[in-house]
Amino acid sequence: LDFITIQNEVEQLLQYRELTPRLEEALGKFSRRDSAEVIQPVRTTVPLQKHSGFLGVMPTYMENDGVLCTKFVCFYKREEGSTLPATKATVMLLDPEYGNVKAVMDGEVITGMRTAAVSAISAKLLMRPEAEVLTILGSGLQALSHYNVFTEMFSFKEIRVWSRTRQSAEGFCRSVSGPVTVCASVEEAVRGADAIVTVTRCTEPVLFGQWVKPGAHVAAVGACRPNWRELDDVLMKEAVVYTDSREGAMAESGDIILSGAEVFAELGDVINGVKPAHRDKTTVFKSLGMGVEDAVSAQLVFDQWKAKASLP
Ligand SMILES: NC(=O)C1=CN([C@@H]2O[C@H](COP(=O)(O)OP(=O)(O)OC[C@H]3O[C@@H](n4cnc5c(N)ncnc54)[C@H](O)[C@@H]3O)[C@@H](O)[C@H]2O)C=CC1
Ligand SMILES: O=C([O-])C1=[NH+]CCC1
Repeated sequence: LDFITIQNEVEQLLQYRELTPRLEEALGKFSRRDSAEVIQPVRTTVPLQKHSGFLGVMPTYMENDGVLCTKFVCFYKREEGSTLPATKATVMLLDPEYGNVKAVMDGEVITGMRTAAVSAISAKLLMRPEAEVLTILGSGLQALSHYNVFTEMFSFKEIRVWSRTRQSAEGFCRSVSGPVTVCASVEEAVRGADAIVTVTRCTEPVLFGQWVKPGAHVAAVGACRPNWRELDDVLMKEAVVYTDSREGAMAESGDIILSGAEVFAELGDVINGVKPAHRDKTTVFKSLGMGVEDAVSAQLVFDQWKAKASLP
């Protein structure tokens, strides 16, 4: 087997049931900073000024697992009302011994699913167990993948969505399998919510601490540039802040850098039992996205593809 391209099949091959435990294990490995387990530098970002975007290159090597992977992801600050996607990604698996490419995969489903699954892991660790109300801010690709995994893993009594236009929020409701309440404002959507997922492309704060219920858990997924924001200073300073990678957060998260908030722990530290999960307090998980998440996802797709094709 030399080189394969897996495009539309990714959706059929990747299931949260198998993916989520692998991601949890990978987050723990990353936070141990053992180079035999994971080598993953902060992503290299090249500005695409003419197109208001960035190319992110995200290499990862997992020596013990024999996984070498890189993702190329372009992400854009789109014009108001643009229907073009915010991100476009390709994932490449390589053979660590010979350096040849083993597989090239479409990165859209991988990025959608692994990001949502990591947010769900943050909720599993940091959200109050009696949580009843989930709010999703944004109605794009990540909103959908977050809806899918959060409803698979938890039983919320109410799910709310807010988007910039009522039309896009209603479109989101039609695309999902269960009831969702469309809210006219962010404040209406988040008041009283136990879990809040922010998956917008905004570059200024959209979620304000004064509206957030004490003890709520926020998974903040957008705003992945050092001068972009989704959350305000009040929320960042009042909450206990967790992230995927400290180095990534200090290089890329406007919400952390510009608010001056302290990062309490990585999710992997909680998984490894070296830092506590403050479920009783308001918590923010600031997600930037990591190469190791793409690497384990791509390896899972590859293994499933080989099993389906009955290859050794
Ligand atoms: N942390 C991570 O690992 C990852 C983060 N992302 C980020 O997540 C965010 C969402 O990604 P997708 O769902 O793929 O994008 P998308 O383009 O499919 O959806 C974006 C949503 O944000 C809304 N939006 C756009 N501009 C806005 C504004 N100024 N204020 C409020 N809402 C606005 C849109 O109406 C849409 O509902 C993006 O910021 C993207 O860069 C994406 C992939 C991975
Ligand atoms: O990890 C990822 O793929 C991304 N993070 C921000 C935009 C894309």
